[in-house]
Amino acid sequence: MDHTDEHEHVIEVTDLRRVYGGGFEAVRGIGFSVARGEVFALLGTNGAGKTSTVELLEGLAPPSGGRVRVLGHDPFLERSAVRPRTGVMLQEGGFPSDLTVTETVRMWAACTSGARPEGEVLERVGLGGRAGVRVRQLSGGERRRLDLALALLGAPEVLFLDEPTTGLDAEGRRDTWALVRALRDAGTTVLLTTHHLEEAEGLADRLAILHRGRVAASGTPAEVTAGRPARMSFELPDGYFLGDLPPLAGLGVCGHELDGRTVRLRTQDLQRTATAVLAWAGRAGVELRGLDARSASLEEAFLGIARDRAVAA
Ligand SMILES: Nc1ncnc2c1ncn2[C@@H]1O[C@H](COP(=O)(O)OP(=O)(O)OP(=O)(O)O)[C@@H](O)[C@H]1O
Repeated sequence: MDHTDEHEHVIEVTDLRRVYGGGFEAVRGIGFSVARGEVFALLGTNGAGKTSTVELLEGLAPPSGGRVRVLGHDPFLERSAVRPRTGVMLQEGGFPSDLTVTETVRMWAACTSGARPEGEVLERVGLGGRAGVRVRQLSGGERRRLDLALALLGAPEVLFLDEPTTGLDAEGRRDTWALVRALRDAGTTVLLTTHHLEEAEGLADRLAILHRGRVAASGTPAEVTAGRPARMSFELPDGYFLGDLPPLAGLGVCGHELDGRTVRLRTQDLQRTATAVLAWAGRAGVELRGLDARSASLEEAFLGIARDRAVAA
């Protein structure tokens, strides 16, 4: 029986815990949900618990505590109900290296119900021209694409992608993003883990930042970055000192540092800060080399969380 409909959450995680053999608690009571057709990103520093969480969603292990539901089922105890409807791209594919790309896909297709034609899947991931090549001759990025092809083979409703663009060059990354967007637009629900903040910012409808096994922040990228400071940096012109700038405190600046000649400002009011600094440079008739101004980004939120927690620890 299908327990889900269009409006329900396809993935539901409540107070989830994972404790490893030696007693180490890698996931410490996290919760989030993913709606049908959403792209949801799990972000976090190394060792934050992303893979430990995704493995529980994939049904590879039972949780030590809490609850996971995928398409309304327990992915570990009701594996046969969930697995045919999900696609999984692990961090390490581990294919036999002497098979060709096509042979690998065929082998996988034999264990996949309702597999798409192999040529179609290979075209989708940009491996159409590499069908006869042996896996051991593929580049690292091409292997990631093959991993993705296998995950897509059964036309899954839910796709789990563990660091899908690691090892891909800039073009490969963009292609993968376009593919994920196309899958989302066609109604596929995607849960991905990533280290690339830009990837999460550009791709995810919603995200959670994990830190030491807990959810440190979650929501849309705009919600997670709200309230975080913007940044501005430039080189101090020759012969000028920090004290020559207009008074920073009155401009919304909440932090500043001088690194060599480079001034880095963190500000709650980028427009006011930038206007005042540029007006000052105009009056002084100086050029601000290396001028850069950017709004609050996920990177700022991410670094802020790591910083706040380090202070709190
Ligand atoms: N099988 C295991 N036994 C014991 N500890 C483990 C095991 N697997 C992972 N851990 C520990 O659990 C913590 C979380 O690991 P996990 O791989 O889930 O993090 P991650 O967020 O995916 O990190 P990364 O970005 O480095 O892949 C780490 O401290 C890791 O050392």
